[in-house]
Amino acid sequence: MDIGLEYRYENEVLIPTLLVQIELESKTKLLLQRRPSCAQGATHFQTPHLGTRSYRIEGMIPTIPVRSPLTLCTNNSSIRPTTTAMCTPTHRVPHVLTVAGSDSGAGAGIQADLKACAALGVYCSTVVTAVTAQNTVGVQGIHPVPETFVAAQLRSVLSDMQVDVVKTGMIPSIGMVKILCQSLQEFPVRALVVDPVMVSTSGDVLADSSIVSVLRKDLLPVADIVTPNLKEASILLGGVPLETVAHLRSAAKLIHDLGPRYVLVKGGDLPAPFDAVDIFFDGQEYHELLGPRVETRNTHGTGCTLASSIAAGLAKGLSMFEAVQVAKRFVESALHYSKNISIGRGVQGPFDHLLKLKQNTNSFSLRRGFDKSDLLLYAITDSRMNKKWGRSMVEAVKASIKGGATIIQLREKEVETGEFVELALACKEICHSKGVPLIINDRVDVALASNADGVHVGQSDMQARTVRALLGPDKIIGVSCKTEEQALQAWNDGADYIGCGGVFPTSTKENNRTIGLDGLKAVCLTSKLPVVAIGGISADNVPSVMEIGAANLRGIAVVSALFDHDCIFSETMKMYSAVTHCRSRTK
Ligand SMILES: Nc1ncnc2c1ncn2[C@@H]1O[C@H](COP(=O)(O)OP(=O)(O)OP(=O)(O)O)[C@@H](O)[C@H]1O
Ligand SMILES: Cc1ncc(CO)c(N)n1
Ligand SMILES: [Mg+2]
Repeated sequence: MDIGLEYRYENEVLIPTLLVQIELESKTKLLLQRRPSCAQGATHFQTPHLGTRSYRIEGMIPTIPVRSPLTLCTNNSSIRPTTTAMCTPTHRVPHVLTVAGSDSGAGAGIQADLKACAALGVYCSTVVTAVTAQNTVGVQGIHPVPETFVAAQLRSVLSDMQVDVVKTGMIPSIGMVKILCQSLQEFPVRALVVDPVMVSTSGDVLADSSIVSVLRKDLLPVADIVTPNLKEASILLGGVPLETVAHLRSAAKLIHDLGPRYVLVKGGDLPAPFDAVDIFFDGQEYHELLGPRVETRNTHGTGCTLASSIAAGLAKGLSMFEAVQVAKRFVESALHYSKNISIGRGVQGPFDHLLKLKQNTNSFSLRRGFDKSDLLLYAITDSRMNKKWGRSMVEAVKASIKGGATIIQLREKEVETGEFVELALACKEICHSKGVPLIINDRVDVALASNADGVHVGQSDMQARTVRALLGPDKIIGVSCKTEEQALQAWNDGADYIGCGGVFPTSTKENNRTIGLDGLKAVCLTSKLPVVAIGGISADNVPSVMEIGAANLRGIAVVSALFDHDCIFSETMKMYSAVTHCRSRTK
């Protein structure tokens, strides 16, 4: 028997549908219930047919939460009894279709929409209306796509892909507006966001003024929201000058009279020192959306981004006002993050929707992927030992790198989060100046905030699969494992290496079960990942560890052997020479 859930929207309400496939030998009554059984979640239904059938039971199970076990049983004891299945729905993803122009500089248009939706967790499909030659200086050329081919793209996407919300940007011809309206009649969607792109902030004209009448007559009346900038609002209203917030308000009212359900007049192009103020009008009330004006040249594409972010919010099920507020906050955060990035030589640069680009402009960043030979001498810091020997963390890290440590793990159990981040930044600077990776123990947030090279997690910490999702593909992830099963799990979760131990008893980690050399060897021989051995390792016992006969044992991890000494530098050197000696013999 199979049980599954499918969802669809009806009048903005999520309707779950239970899909059951079951083999029945006689007509019978089925009882479907949540486990542990609970009267509320129980649903009775009569099966009208015999044999293997699929049933769709609609709208009867709103109380059954996603991923809860479902039990299906019958009232007829002659029939094979109860079956339990996990109720795992396939995930239908919120979906925005953007109908807009391509910007070769990728700051605005289709490219901005794709990035905004990706950043907000919404799928974005694209119908390209025009290809523009465009950069940070301005628009050098416009090449409209033939109208019949815009129609073909619309049909391809709308007939197949369960679009929730359509967002429009640049539509360069009257015919295209008409085609769009027809397509929306044939394939209705939950909401239509119209960004009436006509003039960009750079002053370039992106649609002929002849389309104003068809926008007013055909598109605005079917729009859920329309989002003109200052110049576009002015054009829609026949050229009235708009220069103050009071003007924005009256423009919002006049545009609302043209038929859209909501209007957002954007004030991004108001002159400084105005705050970034936009006027939202729902037909009755005005809301002044106020945000700080970010001092930056990188504002190209803010309008497209705002509109596609509103569409993304609607696709996720937000109300219009919520969607607008979240979208505005998103644009503001992205502008703020990107205010100093430098792309192009013109006056208006693009910004960074995914808040990632600056990571690669940091001159300290390691810029190379994980190299398993980095595991050779893995130094794990300990602030109590630093205190005992009267030195700072930075001094300890410096000395261990000088002595030959090939990777550093910052392990902090006592400091507050702010201090931990500061410490990580300071250590990263030292590590990266010597080409040594810095791993943070346990704390994904600290690794993200300091842009360290990776995170090491234990069995009771965050699952490595989740860490990978949060940190992305290019960070290093290590997992502590004692058993072959744990090592296999780490591999499946996308880890880069495992730390295996405690090999010998140690005072650094009390109550830690030791696995001995045999345990280490067993894990190494089954692990597909490189292994670093940990726990009670000293210069004396390094040979017994490194010579167990496992090629993927790539090094040793140590705490007290380096840091619980007066001279970290000489202890690290000693350790480094012991481990390199063994490594060259076992190669
Ligand atoms: N410097 C800024 N700081 C903060 N918010 C801004 C800034 N510039 C624009 N915004 C905001 O970005 C959104 C888009 O506004 P804008 O008026 O620039 O649209 P637009 O002219 O259509 O954009 P573009 O043509 O560059 O794509 C608005 O919410 C606006 O308030
Ligand atoms: C393609 C395209 N659409 C919209 C805008 C408005 O910023 C632009 N500059 N380029
Ligand atoms: Mg603008």
